[in-house]
Amino acid sequence: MVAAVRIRLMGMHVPAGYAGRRPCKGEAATTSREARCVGGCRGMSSDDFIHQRAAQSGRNLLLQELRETCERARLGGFFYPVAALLAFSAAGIYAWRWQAATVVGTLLLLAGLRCLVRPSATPDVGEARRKLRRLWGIVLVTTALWGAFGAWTFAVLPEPAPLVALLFSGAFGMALAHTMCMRTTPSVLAILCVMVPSQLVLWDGVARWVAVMWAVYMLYMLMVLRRSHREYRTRLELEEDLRQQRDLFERQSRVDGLTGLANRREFGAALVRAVGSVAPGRAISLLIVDVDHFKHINDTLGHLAGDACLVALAQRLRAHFAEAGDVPVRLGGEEFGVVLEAGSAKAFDRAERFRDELAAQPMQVLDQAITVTVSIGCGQFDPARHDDADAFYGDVDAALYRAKQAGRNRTEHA
Ligand SMILES: Nc1nc2c(ncn2[C@@H]2O[C@H](COP(=O)(O)OP(=O)(O)OP(=O)(O)O)[C@@H](O)[C@H]2O)c(=O)[nH]1
Repeated sequence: MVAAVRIRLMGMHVPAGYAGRRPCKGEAATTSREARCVGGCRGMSSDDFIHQRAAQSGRNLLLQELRETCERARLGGFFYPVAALLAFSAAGIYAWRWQAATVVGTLLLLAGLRCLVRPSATPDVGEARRKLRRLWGIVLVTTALWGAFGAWTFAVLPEPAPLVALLFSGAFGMALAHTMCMRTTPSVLAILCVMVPSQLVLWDGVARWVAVMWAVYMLYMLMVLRRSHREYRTRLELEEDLRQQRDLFERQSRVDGLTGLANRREFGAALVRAVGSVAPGRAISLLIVDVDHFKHINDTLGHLAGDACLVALAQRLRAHFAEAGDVPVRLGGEEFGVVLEAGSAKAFDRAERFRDELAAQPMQVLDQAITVTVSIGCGQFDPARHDDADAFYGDVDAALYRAKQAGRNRTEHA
């Protein structure tokens, strides 16, 4: 039987609902911890994000199941040696001291083994499955040993030890149905291990009606298990849905919905952080990039084309400003910003290359190729001139204004 149990357990899999969880109703996108930072926002489209989050969802559910299984199995394991000790005490512990030491010692060892199975700090799916299999294996060995012990008490120990063991079997079966309901197959097997051996002994002896009553009680346990399992899964999925909703709201508050770049709110925080990190040998620059005559694009090609143009421009920005420390954002409308870890000369050079390439390579917007130019304000944060991030921003914005005034499609120094 143990072999059969093991074979079944080795086939334990992440249920379909776990492996690739459906996104919640009306859910567009949510974010992982890593994607919450500006750097995470800069490179991920909403579609990528949805897929990443759906894959993560299955992992989250499995890890939560592992945590809860460890917690519940750990506590339950110690009741078995205590129950065996009580049964031996009822029979006269001194007379049965060697048997008691063997049974109680083995059950204690198994309870200790349960405590050793713990989720690591960053478990992966493979590790979580392995640990779940190990834990359920220990639970099944414990319940099989208890079942055998319960039957043995009828044959060997004097009353009331068999009665004590029998009552504990009922309590263990019900506890399994209620608390170890995370997986149905191993839990059903554990209940059978605890209950069936005593039933067979009772049936074989004179207490057939007690055996029948016991069988009915066991059926009731299995029904309880089914309900507990359903409730457990519902709760788990509900919690995951809530997590996804929370992540979605958090992402929406940080990411621009159209382009997937960080939004103005996130930009403000990133700029304050960057300005605060300026130190000797570490320069911070800012580019403000504004599309030239964007209204004309909207008016001639329509708003949809205007939107597509903004999305394409955001992609170009992402691709161009992809060095460590670069933070491209959409400030709003047709205005973008880039925070760079660079001095003004390098920032100016990179801005000019971006502007030149954009003007030279038409963008594909809704089946048409259009040439878009931008004006750019560029400046380096200088603590002597800029009191704070706002003053710095105002300075660079003024440079952008001068670029527009000077005829557009150019970069101006702050
Ligand atoms: N399609 C689209 N248009 C937008 C969006 N946000 C703002 N706009 C439009 O962008 C246009 C900006 O026009 P202006 O501020 O006059 O700027 P401009 O036409 O680019 O002119 P200059 O900046 O002076 O070169 C307005 O027509 C806005 O309606 C958006 O998300 N999508």
